Amino acid sequence: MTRSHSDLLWPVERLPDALEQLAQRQGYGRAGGEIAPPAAAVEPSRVWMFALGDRLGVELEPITPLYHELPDVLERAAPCILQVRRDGVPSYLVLLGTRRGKLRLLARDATAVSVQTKTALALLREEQEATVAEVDQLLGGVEMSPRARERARSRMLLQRLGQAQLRTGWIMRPRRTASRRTLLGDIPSLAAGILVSHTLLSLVLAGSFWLLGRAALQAHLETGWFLGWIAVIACAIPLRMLEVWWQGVFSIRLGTLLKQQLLAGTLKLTPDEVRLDGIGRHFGRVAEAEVVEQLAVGGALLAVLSLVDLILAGGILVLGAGGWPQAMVLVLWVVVAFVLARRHYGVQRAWSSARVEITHDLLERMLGHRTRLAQLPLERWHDGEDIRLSSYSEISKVMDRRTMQLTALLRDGWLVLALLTLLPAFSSGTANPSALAVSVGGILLALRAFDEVAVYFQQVSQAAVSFEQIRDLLLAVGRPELESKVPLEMEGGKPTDAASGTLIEARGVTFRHDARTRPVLENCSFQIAQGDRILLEGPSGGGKSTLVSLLTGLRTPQGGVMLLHALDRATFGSSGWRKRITAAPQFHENHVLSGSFAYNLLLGREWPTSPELRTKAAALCKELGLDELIAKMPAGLEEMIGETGWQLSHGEKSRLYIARTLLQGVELVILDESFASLDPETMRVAQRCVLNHAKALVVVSHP
Ligand SMILES: Nc1ncnc2c1ncn2[C@@H]1O[C@H](COP(=O)(O)OP(=O)(O)OP(=O)(O)O)[C@@H](O)[C@H]1O
Repeated sequence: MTRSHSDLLWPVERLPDALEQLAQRQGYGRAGGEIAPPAAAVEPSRVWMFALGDRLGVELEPITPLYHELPDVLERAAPCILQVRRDGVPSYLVLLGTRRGKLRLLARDATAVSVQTKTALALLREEQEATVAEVDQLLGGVEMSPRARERARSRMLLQRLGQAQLRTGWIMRPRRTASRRTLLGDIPSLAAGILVSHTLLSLVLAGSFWLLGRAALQAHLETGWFLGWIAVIACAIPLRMLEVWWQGVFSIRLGTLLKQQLLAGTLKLTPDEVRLDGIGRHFGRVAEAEVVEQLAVGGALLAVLSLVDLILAGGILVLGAGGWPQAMVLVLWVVVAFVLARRHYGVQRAWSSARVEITHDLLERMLGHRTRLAQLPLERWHDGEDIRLSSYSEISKVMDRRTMQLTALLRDGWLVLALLTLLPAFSSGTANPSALAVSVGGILLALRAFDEVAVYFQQVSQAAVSFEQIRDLLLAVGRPELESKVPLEMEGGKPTDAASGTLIEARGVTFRHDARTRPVLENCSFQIAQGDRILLEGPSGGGKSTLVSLLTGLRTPQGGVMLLHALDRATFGSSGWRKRITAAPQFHENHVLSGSFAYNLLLGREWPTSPELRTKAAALCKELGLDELIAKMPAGLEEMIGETGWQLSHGEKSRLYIARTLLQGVELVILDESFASLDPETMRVAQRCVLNHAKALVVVSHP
């Protein structure tokens, strides 16, 4: 059925409806209820789109494809919406996926429609292509076939517009807290496919052993038999290719999922949790994630496949000359394999936690290296290293022993046992050659499986141990996140009548750190009005930074209430609160990330950023007196800074942190001792800039 373009293009006013239907079709989100459309038929703001994603229970990620990337985007980005501009009015194509070389779009009457890729390409590129009308004029004057004209046109357009940016679209993903079924997607069916193809492959191979063995034992090698044997082997080739392909896809999908969940879990940890863990131990745990990914993804599946082989081998042995007794020996040997694997797992646990501790120790030493050089006598630089290394080496030796038992004993032990149990049937001369051939096939299949099992069991045990290290991170994903209850149309603006002028109201706020017996803040009440400029002074350890973390929502008061525009944090949601209040942490808690200067400035805003924001960032840097530094850098705002790049001075970093905070465009800016490292003149300049730009300001400083 052909559909007109207007059937396929969703107008802005129906965007909530389109995204809700898309989410439900994918099984991602929930019904959003009555969601008001954007106020006008213009492209909705990013804040509004993110908030809409929150309401629907999905993640929305903006994409701005280049002209030449569009075919790839259409192929891979679904589910997504892509923007078409006609006469300056935006509307959207809703992409469900691809099927048999065609795109599946959600039409405005909520039906799925198949459309040629070139139709969608033409719609999405229409606006850009209209800017180079001379291409069509040029080709109009040349005689050529319609096909050649089309080819020439697309080549010329690609050359002219290849790097042009198209309009912003949005990719939809399930939330990290979605049900396991949704997150796993097609992973279980891939695993089932691999199991089926592997079982078939093993049966084909067992069949080929049987054919060959029988012919050999009967000394009866006819051409027919031989051709039959080749045909059976040939069947194995496509099955093996299919299995390997599916295994690759399975590993990529599962590995990606694991990484996404880990990142989501890590981001849900509170700063205190990460601090208590220690940076080195935390890093060690994250490094274990890599082990889980590599080993569990490969090893677990292959171990299951080897067990399938062992079950098949058992069945074959029952039919062979050794019969049930030989199958029982196989069962016994499988039990031995599990016992050895369990023992290996025990020692692996001890070895892995020793490894995490040693990583922790190493990182602590690296971080404190300069202090140690300056403060510790030379002979004490390596205190304790030998003891730690020798206990690590002891446990490594035990593990090597257990690994040897697992690899050598299992395989060769099985071969000896299996041949011994076959001996009576063989020596009595009563067994027929077919039965003997079947037994040999079963024994060889089990031999191959034991060979592999020894390796895969080690991998699985290592992965299980590593998994214990990251379990907390994965469990953290499920922690409930406060979701915004502010009406969607008010997202990005002030949610209540701001006539009262009160921005923050704290009443009886109390907070005690976990490790402390007395609260650091007790019954604390204050107000911050819009436009206020407040200096917060107090003695060291008095609780200023703790108060800042409560204001920014990093910590939650244990008593009293903290309101923003007369609403609490539960109403704004965690991210809604953070979007309205930002702090520059103390210097030692802040960080320059390895990336460009511009990236560091606009951290927290959308990236890649808009030209307007970039201009704003450059102007702010000028006001803060950073323009001289940027002029010195060969790549200007694009200069790479951070650990491996241009090293900023203390004062330059401080001003970068101030600019980064101001560029968030929030309602309340908090600067925690941000001026401490500036000389008097630079400090005056920076203060003037901050006073000019912050809508409301709290500066924390020592008296
Ligand atoms: N995670 C924590 N666990 C236990 N105690 C903590 C924790 N964080 C801070 N404290 C303690 O709480 C008190 C207040 O700390 P805070 O950092 O808020 O003080 P401050 O006023 O900002 O100090 P300074 O001016 O020295 O930066 C201090 O005594 C500090 O040791």
